[in-house]
This record gives sequence, structure tokens and C-alpha cells, in this order.
Amino acid sequence: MQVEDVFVSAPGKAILHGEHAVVHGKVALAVSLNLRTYLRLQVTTTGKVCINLPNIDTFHCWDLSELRRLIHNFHGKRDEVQRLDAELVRRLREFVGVNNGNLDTCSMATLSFLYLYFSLFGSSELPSLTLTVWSELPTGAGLGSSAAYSVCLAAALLCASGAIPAPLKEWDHTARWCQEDLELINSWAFQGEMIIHGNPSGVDNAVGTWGGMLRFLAGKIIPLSRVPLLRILLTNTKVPRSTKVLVARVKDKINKFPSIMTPVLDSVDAISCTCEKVLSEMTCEPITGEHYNILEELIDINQHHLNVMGVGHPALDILCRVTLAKGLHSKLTGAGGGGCGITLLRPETDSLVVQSTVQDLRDCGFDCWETSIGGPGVQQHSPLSVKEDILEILNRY
Ligand SMILES: Nc1ncnc2c1ncn2[C@@H]1O[C@H](COP(=O)(O)OP(=O)(O)OP(=O)(O)O)[C@@H](O)[C@H]1O
Ligand SMILES: C[C@@](O)(CCO)CC(=O)[O-]
Ligand SMILES: [Mg+2]
Repeated sequence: MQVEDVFVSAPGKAILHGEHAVVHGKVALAVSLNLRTYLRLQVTTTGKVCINLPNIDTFHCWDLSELRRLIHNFHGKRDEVQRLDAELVRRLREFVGVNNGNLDTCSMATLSFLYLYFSLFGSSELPSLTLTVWSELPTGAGLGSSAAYSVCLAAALLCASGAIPAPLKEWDHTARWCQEDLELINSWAFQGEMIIHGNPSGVDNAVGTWGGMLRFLAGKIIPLSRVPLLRILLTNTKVPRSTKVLVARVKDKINKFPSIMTPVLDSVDAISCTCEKVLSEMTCEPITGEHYNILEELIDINQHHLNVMGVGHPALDILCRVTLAKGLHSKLTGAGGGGCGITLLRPETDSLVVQSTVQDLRDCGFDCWETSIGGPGVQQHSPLSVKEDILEILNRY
């Protein structure tokens, strides 16, 4: 077994179009953000496994002997990455003390760590380690915090188990894995997402793994390399919500009204495809106002569809109204039900207009900032390449 100390990070994401519909086999367009989750994994000789998750105020330390007892007579299936191992999930739920279907924030994060830890080390020696995670992303707000967390866990634990090499060379600040290793990271991150979400499409962990902008359809990931630079305003309504609950709510609605909801999902699919076509045209012909008019109309139509699906929220309605008063168009991003929304800014949108919109949204109690999109996917860091304030937090434990 090859075990090392590693620093890794993975980006959050914004979904331009296709949230929820993507869970039901429709196209989604998603893009990575410049906000990242960072993880430090230290190999220790304490005989303990410790996790420090200060964003969600969760700290645990278990004796290795206790963990060994937990998986006594259990044989992990390292190659089975499409489905969760029901027996392992059952044992872990009992261990963490969750018996019903509704997991709280801390239990979900703990459970997904333990699931990956046992799955990846179960058949060999369980290592003593300390793992610390700190994220720049708001947790549970639609920006893929669960996926960034799962991708970091998968990358660090796979690396520590020796299943994939640590790509960082002595002279590098950051380094990425080869395609095959990224696929393995992505598939284990998907398992972490399954623990947290219940029924994830896989789009969020794909963006966390590969970064950039991508088209996602039924597990098939197509990176979109030719996309125009989009200016996006991100707003966090700060209304808490759970992706798992919202995904289940949409499924119930589809089951209840199949003939009504299926056309809505088909329409969202067409919106994603139309958006992709317009974005591609914008890279090979001069960008016109009409391109932006179409992008804005697609945003408005999709926001209505998401309301029809039952994942809107009065705070998101306020976001749309306040921005429209300045001539700007917004939609929720991610699972909705509160959380974050995106607002498209035109290249010519005056910075004074942006500033006063941001102020109006802050006056509503929201967080709001202009963001840059398309950051790199999961990467390994030298300690020097981790921002100082984040390194200080990761080194605190
Ligand atoms: N920094 C973190 N540290 C520990 N756990 C985290 C962290 N970020 C996210 N999580 C886990 O992910 C859960 C939030 O996931 P959820 O899918 O509900 O929201 P999201 O991923 O932010 O939004 P969306 O799925 O809509 O993009 C938290 O309850 C926690 O279990
Ligand atoms: C709501 C959803 O479509 C996106 C969450 O970011 C869920 C998923 O795709 O797993
Ligand atoms: Mg999530």
C-alpha cells in the first residue's frame, strides 16, 4: 500500500440549464466556478482516523480498532463503482446512528467519507489518518458543494491507497491526473454523491473532476472547449435546502403527473440544446445582441419550468424581479428551493448597473458577487500553491 500526505482541491459548479431534468436523462450544461473545496490528508501513526469538517462544524476521531470491528467479515468490492454496497451502507448508518431516510448535513458528510474510506482500504490494512476539508463554497446552496467534497475525498483516498499515483512532481505547484485516473476519481465521487443525494445524475461530480464547461447527458460527458467568455452574477439567497429532498420532490411530481411533466422535461432538454448551439455560434461568428437576447429568453423560460417542477422559492422570485428591474435575467442554479441563482450579464452591461444590482440584492439580505467561470477540475497541490488563509485552516488540525 502506498500512502502519502496530499493536498487536493476541486471546483464548485453552476448549472446553466438542465438541473433536475438531467436526473431524468435530459441534457444539462454546467460550468466550473472559481470557488473551490480544499482537502488535506495526512498519514498519522496515532492509530486513529480523524475528520475535521469546520464548514459544517463536524469533527470525529475513531480508533482503528473500532473501525476494524465495524467491517469485520466484510469484503469490499473495489471494482463495483456503479452502485452502492447496501451492506456497507447499512453498517455505516448504524455506526453513525442514522436509521431513517433523512440524513442531516453532518451525518451525510461523515457517511460519505466512511463509505469511501472502507471501500478503498477495506480489503487491505486500514490506515491511520487525519483528513481536513475547507471550502470556499457555501454548503447546500446549489453550487455543487457536495460534489466538490466527494471529488476531493475520492482523489485523496484513491491516491493514499495507491490506486492512482500522486501526479505532483517536486517542481510542480499543481498537477492533474491522466484521463483514466480522472475517470476513476469521478466514479468514486459519484458514490459519495449517491450517499449525499440519493439519486444524483453525476453532472456535479463530472464538473468537479474535469472543470471547464461541459454537456452532460445520461452519464456521457462532453467537454465544450469552444465557448464564449460569459459574465455571470451569482446570488445566494441564503435560504437553506437539501438537494436530496428537492430531487425526490421532482420525482414524485413526475410520477403523479407524467403526461404533464414529461413535456416540461423535454422542453428543458431543448433549452439546453438551443443554448449550446447559440454558445457555439458565438465563438465562430461575431457576437450580436441577438445572441444575448436568445440566452436571456432561455433563462426566463427555464426559470418558469423550474417553478412548474416545484423547485422555486419566493426568495428566487425576488432575485428574478430585482434583476429584471435592471434589465437583467436570472434563474436558479442547482437544485433550487432557495440556494443560489445566476444572472447573465451582457458584455456591455455597465459596471454601475452591476454595482447597483449587487447593492439591491444585498439589501434583500442576499450574498451577491460577479464570478469567473471555467476553473480547472480536481488537482493536487503543493502546500505553497494553496492560498495562505486556506492553508492556515487546513494546518490547524
Ligand atoms: N465543505 C464541506 N465539508 C463537509 N461536508 C460538505 C462540505 N460541502 C458540502 N458538504 C456535504 O454536502 C451536503 C450539501 O449537499 P447538497 O447537495 O444538498 O448541496 P450542494 O451540493 O451545495 O448543492 P447542489 O447539489 O444543488 O449543487 C452537506 O450537507 C454536507 O453533507
Ligand atoms: C438537481 C440536480 O440536477 C443538480 C444539482 O446540482 C441534481 C443532479 O443532477 O444530481
Ligand atoms: Mg450537491
